[in-house]
Amino acid sequence: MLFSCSNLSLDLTSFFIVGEVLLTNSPNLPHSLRNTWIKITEEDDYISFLDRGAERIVLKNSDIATSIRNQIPNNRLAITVNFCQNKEFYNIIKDLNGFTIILSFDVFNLDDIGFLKEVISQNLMDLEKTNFILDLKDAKLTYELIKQLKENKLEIMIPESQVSKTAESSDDCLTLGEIVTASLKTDRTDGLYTTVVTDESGVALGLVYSSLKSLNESIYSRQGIYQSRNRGLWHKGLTSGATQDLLKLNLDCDGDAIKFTVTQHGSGFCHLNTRTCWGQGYGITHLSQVLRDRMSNSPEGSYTKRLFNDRDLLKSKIIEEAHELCDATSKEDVAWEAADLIYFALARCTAEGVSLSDIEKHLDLRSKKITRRPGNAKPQFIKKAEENVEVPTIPLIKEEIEMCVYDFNILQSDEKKRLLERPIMKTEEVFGKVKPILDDVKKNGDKSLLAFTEKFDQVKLDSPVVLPPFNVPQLKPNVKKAIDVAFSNILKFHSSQLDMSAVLKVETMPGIVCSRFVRPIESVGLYVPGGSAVLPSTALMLGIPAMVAGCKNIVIATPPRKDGTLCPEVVYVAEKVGASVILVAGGAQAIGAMAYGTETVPKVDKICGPGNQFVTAAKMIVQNDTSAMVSIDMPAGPSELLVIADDNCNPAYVVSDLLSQAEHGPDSQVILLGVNLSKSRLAAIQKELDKQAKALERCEIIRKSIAHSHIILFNSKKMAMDFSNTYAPEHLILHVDDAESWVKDVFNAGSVFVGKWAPESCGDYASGTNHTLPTYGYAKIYSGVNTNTFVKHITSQTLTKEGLSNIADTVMDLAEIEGLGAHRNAVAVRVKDLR
Ligand SMILES: NC(=O)c1ccc[n+]([C@@H]2O[C@H](COP(=O)([O-])OP(=O)(O)OC[C@H]3O[C@@H](n4cnc5c(N)ncnc54)[C@H](O)[C@@H]3O)[C@@H](O)[C@H]2O)c1
Ligand SMILES: N[C@H](CO)Cc1c[nH]c[nH+]1
Ligand SMILES: [Zn+2]
Repeated sequence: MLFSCSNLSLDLTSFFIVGEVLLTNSPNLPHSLRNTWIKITEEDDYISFLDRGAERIVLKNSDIATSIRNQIPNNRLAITVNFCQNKEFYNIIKDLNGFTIILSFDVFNLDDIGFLKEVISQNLMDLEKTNFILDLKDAKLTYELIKQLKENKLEIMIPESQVSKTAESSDDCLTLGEIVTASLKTDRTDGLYTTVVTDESGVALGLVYSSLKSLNESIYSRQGIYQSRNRGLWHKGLTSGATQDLLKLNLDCDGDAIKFTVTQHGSGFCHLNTRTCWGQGYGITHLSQVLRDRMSNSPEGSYTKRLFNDRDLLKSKIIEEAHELCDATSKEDVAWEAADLIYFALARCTAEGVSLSDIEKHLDLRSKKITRRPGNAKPQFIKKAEENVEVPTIPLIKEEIEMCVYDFNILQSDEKKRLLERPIMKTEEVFGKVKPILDDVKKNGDKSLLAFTEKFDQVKLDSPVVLPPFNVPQLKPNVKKAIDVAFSNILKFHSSQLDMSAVLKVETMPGIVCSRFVRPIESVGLYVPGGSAVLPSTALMLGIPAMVAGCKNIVIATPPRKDGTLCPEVVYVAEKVGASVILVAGGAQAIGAMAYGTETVPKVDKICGPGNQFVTAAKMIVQNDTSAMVSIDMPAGPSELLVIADDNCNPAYVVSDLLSQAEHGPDSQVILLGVNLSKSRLAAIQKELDKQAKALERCEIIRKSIAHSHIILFNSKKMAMDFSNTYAPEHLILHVDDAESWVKDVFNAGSVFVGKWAPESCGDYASGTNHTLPTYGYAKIYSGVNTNTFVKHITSQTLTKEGLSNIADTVMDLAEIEGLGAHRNAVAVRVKDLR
C-alpha cells in the first residue's frame, strides 16, 4: 500500500507549492489514515487508489510505463518508483508525464539532493504536470535536510518513525513544529512567525504570532495556541471559552507567514467579543455561526428553532425556495432567492451537525473525482419540454397552508425586528425600470404611451383616451345597485369630511383677523389598478372625494382589459363622478402621462391611488421631478392587514379576514396577533386557514403571501397594541371582546375595523370609509385618501389700523433680529401715519 499507519506523511512541498496541509479525521479516509497528516491535493487520488485495492507499482522498464498509460488514461494514479542512480531510468518517467510520481528512497542523504536536482532539471522539469514526492522511508531526517529539500523545491513524505508523537523533540525524531519551521523564514527581530487565523471558509478572524513552541503546542493539541508578544504562550480562549480547534495549517507562497484554519468557538476571536478583529463577520460563514448559536441558545418559539424541530416545515421551505430560485428571472431576484435557499439549506445542515467545512470538503473532493455521475436529474424532476408540462413533483400543491407562529415573549430582539419587516420592494431595481419609461413618455407622449401599453398589457390601441360622454355599458341590476349603494355611503362619509363653504376665522389680536378657506386642486389623476384584478371600487374611493372636493378635471387612469376594452363598472363610476378623461393605460406609463401630459392626456396637479410596485415607484419619482410639478397622495402599495384576536375569537371569521387581503397579490402581508390565545384556538385557526384557502380561486397567490405572513402570540393587550402601532398596518381589525375600548390605544393604522362584525371587506367596498390607504408602515406619517386629499387650504388675514398698531413693534423687532430691514420698513412706513 502506498500509505500505511506507519507512514505519518507531512508533505513539505505543499507548504511552499500547494500551500496546504490537512490535519484530517475525515470518515471518508481509510481507518489507517485517520488522524494523520496527508497532502490534500493528492488525497482523492490516493484514496481512490487505495479504495480500488491497488498495490504499489514498481517501474522496471519503458514497456511497463506504456502499458500503464494505456490502461489508465486519466493520469490520476500515483506511481511509486524506487530511487535509482541511473539517469537512463528517468527517461521512463518522462513517458509518464502527468502522473503523480513518488520517488522511494531506502537511504537518503544530503548528497542525493544534488543528484536529484540534476536529474530533475535535465530530464524531468519539462514534464509540466508531473508531481514528484520523495518517500524517504527510513532515511534519516534532519532539520537541515528538510531546509535543503525545501530550498530545492523537493516534496517529501516523512516516515512516521521520524516524527515525534509529542511536542518534545529527541535525537531520533523531529517534532511537527520543527518540520514546519524548517520550511519557514521570518524577518522579525523577535524571531516570531506572522500567523493569520481564518475560519473554515477562509474568513480572516485575526492576526497573531507563532513560535516553534507555540506551533508544537498547537499542532499536537490541535488547538489555537499562539505566541503573544507580551504575554508569552497564549492558549486562545482558555479563560473566556472562545477556544479554537485547529483544522489546517498552511504556509504562504514565500514561506514567511502561516495560516491557521480553525473552528472558532464561543463569542469569537476578538477580545471585544466580536467574531473577527474586523467586526462581526459577514456572509455565509456568519450565517452558519448564527445558526449554530441558535441551535444551542434559541428559546422555544423562535423561527429558526422551529425549523430545526420541524423537519416537514424545513423540507417544504427548501423545496419552495428551490422552486422560487428556478423561477426567478432578474439578477436581483435570483440572488434573493438563492439567499433564501442557502439559509434553509444551512439550517438543515446545522440541524444535523454538518458544518460549512464539511460541505466544503465534499465540494473539494468532488472537483477531484475520477469518475463522475452523468449529472442527469432523477426522473421525477425532469420536465418534459416537448410536452410542455409542469414538473410533476411539486409537493407544494398538496402541502398545508399555514402561517408561522412566534411567541413574542421569548423572541430575541433581531427576530422581533424581522417580524416588523414587509416583503421587500426591490426599490433600486424597480426604480431603474420605471425611470426610462417615464422619460420616454415625457419625451414621446402618446406614441410612447401606446407602445408601452402594447408591451406590458399586450393591447394595441388607436388612442390612449376615452372622452365623455362615456358610452356606459348595460350593467346587471344587482351590480348597478351595489355600486349605487356603495357610492351613496362613500359620498355621505366623504361629504361630511369637509365643509367647503365654511371659512375658519380667528381674531388673534384686536383688529387682526386670520382666516383659512378651502379650494379644490384643479386637476387630479386617479389611478385605478387593473393588473391582477380590476378594481372599480378604487374608482369610487378616488372619484367620490375628488368630486366632493370640486376638482375641475378628473382623469381616471386604468389599464385596458385583454380585449382592449375598459372595465364597464369603471366607466359607470367615471360617469357618476364626472370624470373628464379616462386614460386607457396602466403602470408607470399612465403615471408619466398624467404627470407630464401628452397630446391627448391633460397634465394633472396631483396623482392619487394605489398600484403595484411600478405604479408606486413611478408616483414617487414624478413627485420629486420639479419639471413635473405634481404631488401624490402617498405610497399605497401591496395590501396589508393586521388582526388582533383574543381567545374568544371566531377562527372562521379571523381566517376569512386574513385571506381577504392575502389574496390581493403575492406581496400582500397579513398578520395575526393572538392575545392569550389557547393552543386549541390556535390549532383551529391554522386548520381553518388551510381549509378556506384551498377552497379559494386565488389559492396560489395566497400560498405565496401566507409564506411571508405570521401569527405572533402575546400574553398582554398592551404588548400586542405596541407591536401593532410599531408595524403601522394599512388595515387593523380588533377582533376582541370590548373592542371599542381598544380604539383609544391605536396610534398608527390606515383604517380600523372594530369588533368581530366588521370584516375588512366592508371598508374595501361599501361602508363609507376610503380603501386607498398607506402601506409599508407609512401609516405612521400619512392619512389614507379622504376629501382633504383633493383640496388646498389657503390662509388670509385682515388688519385694521388698530390691528397694525397693536402688532407693529413686535414685527419690527423681529425683523431687526433677522437683519431684514425691508421687512421692518413695510411696517415702519405705515406706523408713522398711524401714531
Ligand atoms: N394600498 C391600497 O390602498 C391598495 C388598494 C387597492 C389595491 N392595492 C394594491 O394595488 C396593487 C395592484 O397591482 P396590479 O398589478 O394588480 O395592478 P396595477 O394596475 O397596479 O399594475 C398593472 C400594470 O403594471 C404594468 N406592468 C406590469 N408588469 C410590468 C413590468 N414588468 N414592467 C413595467 N410595468 C409593468 C402594466 O402596465 C400593467 O398595466 C396590488 O398590489 C394591490 O394589493 C392597494
Ligand atoms: N384592500 C384593498 C386596499 O388595500 C382595496 C380593495 C379593492 N378591492 C378589494 N380590496
Ligand atoms: Zn381588499
